[in-house]
Amino acid sequence: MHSAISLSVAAPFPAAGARSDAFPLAGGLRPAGIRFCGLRREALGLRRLRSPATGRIPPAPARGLPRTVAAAAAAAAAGAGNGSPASGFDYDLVIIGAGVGGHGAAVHAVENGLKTAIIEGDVVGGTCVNRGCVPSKALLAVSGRMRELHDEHHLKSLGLKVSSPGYDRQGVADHANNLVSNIRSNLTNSMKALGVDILTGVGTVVGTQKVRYGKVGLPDKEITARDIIIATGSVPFVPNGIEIDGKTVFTSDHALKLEWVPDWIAIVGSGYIGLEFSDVYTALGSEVTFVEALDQLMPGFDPEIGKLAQRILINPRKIDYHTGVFAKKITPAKDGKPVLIELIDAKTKEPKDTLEVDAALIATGRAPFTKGLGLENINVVTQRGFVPVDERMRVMDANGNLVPHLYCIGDANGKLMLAHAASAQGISVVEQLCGRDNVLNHLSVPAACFTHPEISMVGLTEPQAREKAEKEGFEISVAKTSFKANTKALAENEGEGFAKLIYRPDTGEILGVHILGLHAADLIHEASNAIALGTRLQELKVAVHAHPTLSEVLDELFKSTKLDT
Ligand SMILES: Cc1cc2nc3c(=O)[nH]c(=O)nc-3n(C[C@H](O)[C@H](O)[C@H](O)COP(=O)(O)OP(=O)(O)OC[C@H]3O[C@@H](n4cnc5c(N)ncnc54)[C@H](O)[C@@H]3O)c2cc1C
Ligand SMILES: NC(=O)c1ccc[n+]([C@@H]2O[C@H](COP(=O)([O-])OP(=O)(O)OC[C@H]3O[C@@H](n4cnc5c(N)ncnc54)[C@H](O)[C@@H]3O)[C@@H](O)[C@H]2O)c1
Repeated sequence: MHSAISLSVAAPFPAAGARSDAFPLAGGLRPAGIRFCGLRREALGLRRLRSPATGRIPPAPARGLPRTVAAAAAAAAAGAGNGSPASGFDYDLVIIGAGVGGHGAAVHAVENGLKTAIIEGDVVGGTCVNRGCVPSKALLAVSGRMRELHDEHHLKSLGLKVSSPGYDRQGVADHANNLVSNIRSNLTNSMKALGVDILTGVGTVVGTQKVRYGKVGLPDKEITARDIIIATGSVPFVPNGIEIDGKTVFTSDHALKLEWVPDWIAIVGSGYIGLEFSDVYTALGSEVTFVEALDQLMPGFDPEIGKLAQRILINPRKIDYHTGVFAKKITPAKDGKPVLIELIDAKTKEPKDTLEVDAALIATGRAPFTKGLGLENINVVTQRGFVPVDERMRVMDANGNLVPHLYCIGDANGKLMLAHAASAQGISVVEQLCGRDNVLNHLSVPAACFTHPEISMVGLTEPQAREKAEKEGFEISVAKTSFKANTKALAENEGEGFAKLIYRPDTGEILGVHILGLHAADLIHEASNAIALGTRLQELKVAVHAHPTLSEVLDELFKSTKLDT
């Protein structure tokens, strides 16, 4: 019987919430260095075991939720709760900022028996849920379908006929809004159910292991914690000279509400945000003009991928561009006049051109949000606003010394401005707090741009790998394949795609993988896990992939590598 098996497996784990029974010292005199972590991992529904506390089998993770939310829901169902704090403190862990980084850390901390509070000054979910990944992917889901429905050649080749597809702007905006509300309440409820104390107000570090928080007009409260994590994220960076009115000149914060679809929009900056919005706007009928300071569009990507992206994502669409120029001054539309953009040469600073457009989206990067955190109270000086940390996310003071018990994760430390990186850094910190040393290998963290088709990458670009090889004295090789060689891609009539693998032929180590093509964002994980786990190509070459699947794109790459041994 299933239940008998579940029970016999689950039985050895202590009951949820029974930490002090299992460890008599908990909440009392705890020997220095011992943390009551990792007691309830399996009992918390990470594996679907019967909960020893409730006798119930936790539900399968909810569909469509980030892992941490799903794990939290399962953990809550298993009867987990917030533990008791370390002796002498209000909490084991206080996290400032309830974005995805803070949430990931909070859930992992409670899973590991740490009494945890999270302080949020605005709404739970931070940038990713409210103004980033979530609403942008909802808009991109619409743009993908619009593209397909408008691609007569593609439809005809599949034998399909569709007449006059269109969209309802408010309906599209509602889809994004509803998704945000849904994910935000899932995120909030999961933390509440798990017993994380959600404290409302702006958090300030007032001293070692001490945080003050409060709402405007109300007296502040002070709490102590054995450890503190700063997870205060970032806000859009707007260069001087650009006037934001939120209507005709705006950042992604406004654009995601899709209050209107301009006929002609300039997008300043061709990074992730610029590129994803160009996909949305052109699918909804806008013409786009990119303004990019560097000499080529999409300067952050591997150059070969950048070139192909230009051929697939830019040239065939209603997009033109100015590269090597700064938007020096942007004036919003007013009194019947259009938005004015004054361009200067990025190198000589000479005036170049003036654009007149209906709207301008400013996508020139993000600035850390570290104001008001009270870092001066602990002698920490930010670097261009970012909180300086070491490889374990431990905060460093102005003299380069570690600040005891203080960590910073996510966008606020500027290591890698991605949602899953913020969350992974939070988990890494909690692992350390539990006495398990952990250094996140940032080269194993994948990234994806959710255009149609998608772009994904992990590890080094080819120029970065060549530079490293030269410095360290080893050879690199590059394997390449086209989606045209993949049966599933051809069945979907989506053969336009490319993947490359940069590796060391002497050791079989993967240095980087870059993919542009259908479902590239999902495909990258086989490579990122291989980098994280140190799996070599010798093993990957003989791994089996189902046929016909897109995963065979990577299989093809692995098999075509030429190794010395
Ligand atoms: C348009 C857009 C699309 C994106 N798409 C993706 C994507 O597809 N995939 C991806 O991986 N990343 C994406 N990102 C990036 C991702 O959103 C961020 O990397 C991620 O949100 C960073 O998480 P964080 O927890 O560090 O900070 P945030 O999510 O910014 O959260 C910080 C939280 O701290 C709160 N806070 C700040 N100061 C205080 C204080 N003193 N006291 C209390 N609370 C405070 C804030 O209110 C906020 O809720 C996107 C970003 C944007 C803008
Ligand atoms: N799919 C995703 O994972 C995703 C999606 C959106 C955003 N993000 C994250 O959000 C962060 C911010 O994204 P972003 O696209 O704003 O930044 P970005 O750093 O990716 O790109 C900014 C671009 O703007 C250009 N630029 C800067 N100042 C300029 C100026 N004055 N005139 C013209 N060009 C200028 C830069 O050269 C660069 O190409 C990124 O770090 C990214 O990690 C991730």
